[in-house]
Amino acid sequence: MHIVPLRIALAQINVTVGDLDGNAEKIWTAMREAHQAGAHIVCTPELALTGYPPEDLLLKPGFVSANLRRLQWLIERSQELPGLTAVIGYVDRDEDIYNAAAVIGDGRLYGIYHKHYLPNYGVFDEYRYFQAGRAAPLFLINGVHVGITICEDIWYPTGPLTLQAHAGAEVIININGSPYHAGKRHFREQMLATRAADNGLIVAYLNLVGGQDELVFDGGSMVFNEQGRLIARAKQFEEDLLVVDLDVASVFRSRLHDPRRRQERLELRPEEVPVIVVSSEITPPPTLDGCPLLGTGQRIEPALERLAEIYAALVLGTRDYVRKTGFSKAIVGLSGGIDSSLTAVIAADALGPENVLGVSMPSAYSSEGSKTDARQLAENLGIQLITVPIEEIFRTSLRVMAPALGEGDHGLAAENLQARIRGNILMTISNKLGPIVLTTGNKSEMATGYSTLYGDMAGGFAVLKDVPKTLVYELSRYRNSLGERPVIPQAVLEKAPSAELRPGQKDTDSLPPYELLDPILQAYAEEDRSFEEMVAMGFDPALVERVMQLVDRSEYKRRQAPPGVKITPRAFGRDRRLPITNRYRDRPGA
Ligand SMILES: Nc1ncnc2c1ncn2[C@@H]1O[C@H](COP(=O)(O)OP(=O)(O)OC[C@H]2O[C@@H]([n+]3cccc(C(=O)O)c3)[C@H](O)[C@@H]2O)[C@@H](O)[C@H]1O
Ligand SMILES: Nc1ncnc2c1ncn2[C@@H]1O[C@H](COP(=O)(O)OP(=O)(O)OP(=O)(O)O)[C@@H](O)[C@H]1O
Ligand SMILES: NC(=O)CC[C@H](N)C(=O)O
Repeated sequence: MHIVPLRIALAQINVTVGDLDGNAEKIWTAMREAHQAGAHIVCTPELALTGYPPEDLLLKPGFVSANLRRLQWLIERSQELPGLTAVIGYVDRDEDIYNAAAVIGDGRLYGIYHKHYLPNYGVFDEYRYFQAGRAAPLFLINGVHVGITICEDIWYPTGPLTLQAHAGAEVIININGSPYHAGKRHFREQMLATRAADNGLIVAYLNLVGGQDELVFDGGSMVFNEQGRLIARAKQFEEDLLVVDLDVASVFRSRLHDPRRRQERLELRPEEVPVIVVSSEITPPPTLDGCPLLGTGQRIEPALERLAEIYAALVLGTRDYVRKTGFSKAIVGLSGGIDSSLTAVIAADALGPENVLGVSMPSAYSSEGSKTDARQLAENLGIQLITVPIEEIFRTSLRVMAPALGEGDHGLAAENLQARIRGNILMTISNKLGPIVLTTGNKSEMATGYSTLYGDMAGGFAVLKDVPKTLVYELSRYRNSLGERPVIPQAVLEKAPSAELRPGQKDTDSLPPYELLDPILQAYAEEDRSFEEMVAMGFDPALVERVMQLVDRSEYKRRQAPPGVKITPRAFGRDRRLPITNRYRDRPGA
């Protein structure tokens, strides 16, 4: 009879792909803190030891061996933490490799779980690397039957969790590397609550936190009781150690009241779910009095609302890309427009204003407002601003190239030359002073090709690459609402978007208004809707055709763009893989 709670610690840590020593140290620190908090079990995220996703590092046998050596180190050190069982995400190996979780403690490796369901869609490529697991063992820990699963496993209603539940699991630990996109938290919560209630067990869901190239892992680890009720939630977008006392007695009681699983249990083949005994003896957890973790222990952290969540994802994704690739500072071309303003604000929030350098590069076509607004923004943010006028370089470049370009108006070539001069200036400052260049193009521009190759596309990281222009405005207003006074000048929010590459130029000269454009882009580039469907949705057929053409034509440009933070279900990165050389056109009668 279980009357003693099981204390579990969910170590929501920010590890770095390939930093095997750093990750092992971080896991070890989490193990020590969990032990100090009196936890019976501490869990770490999916592939915590290697970082997630390790991609083609997994094709290097030396990398796999090095990860196994770090696991061995953790097993040996676990002797120093008696009574604590740790679940460690790592890469296992026999004649193949597996996305695995080791269950370790008291200097021993008790058992291993291999991920069953390998995601191979969207941004995931796990069939490229891993063999799927088959066994679904249960671990008896402190007298409680605990099943381990890894990320995708729990998204299937009939996955290994069902086997473990039928075999008597009272608690399921699901360790994750689940990337963020707006709206996903709600979907996860519904799915996890359903799994917990349908199987009559406690689900402890631990997610990774941190940025990795284009992905952001949002943390927000959660625990659901056997009724499907949320009983604990960790912070989003931050490291956290969530310590939760699980009322396992309540699982047993509810099974007597709701005996559906009895029938299904009869169909179970016991060899499918071996039970590995870690500790059958029940040791009550200590009271948390006097424990430094008391203030940060069991709790339901409030969930962030939509814009706060997206903004936090952009900040974390930018910070981790910049820092984990070895930079400490960033540089942004400030045009006085909304895109470069929001990019600079995100950079300042991510890295600290002292680490962001703004550069104003006025030309003959720059309005007075573009200069004063850039200055005002820099002042509001507390970032350094330098001015490098481009007029002279522009004129000299055209003069020097005259033999090649000929006489007259050079049109678009001259417009793009200005963007390229600016790109060159930023990259030269980056070479000399070391900051990474943040590009400012938004998703609407990326989709339509409204940006200059080797011009405003030149840089290391594209902060707004997955943020449609209409959302750029929403996020700017949201960020302005946070402080005592707005950081982005009102004039920036109100002026008509313009590339200022020729006199009086407006974005709407080349593109439909963003309020019309963005929903069509979502339907076409994110949802792959057909021409007919979009017309049936009420969009103007001529406009739909034009937008489709712009998107189709600019695939080559996107392929050369820097990476940026994914915040939608379908970003222009690993999520969307279209051929560049491609004659298919989805048009009426195609
Ligand atoms: N399939 C393909 N594969 C590889 N390369 C390909 C290609 N097709 C063209 N190209 C190359 O790409 C070049 C055309 O691309 P690119 O040089 O970028 O120039 P392009 O796309 O022609 O022009 C840039 C557009 O972006 C607008 N813009 C620029 C800067 C900032 C903003 C803003 O508001 O943020 C807007 C600008 O007003 C203009 O409409 C061609 O000359 C050719 O060299
Ligand atoms: N005068 C300028 N000074 C500094 N940087 C500039 C200037 N003009 C353009 N840039 C850089 O080139 C990027 C492309 O800007 P552009 O003005 O062409 O259109 P945009 O996409 O509407 O951006 P924004 O809203 O920031 O103006 C800018 O975001 C900025 O980083
Ligand atoms: N790492 C994984 O298995 C992730 C897949 C999962 N469906 C998610 O995005 O949450």
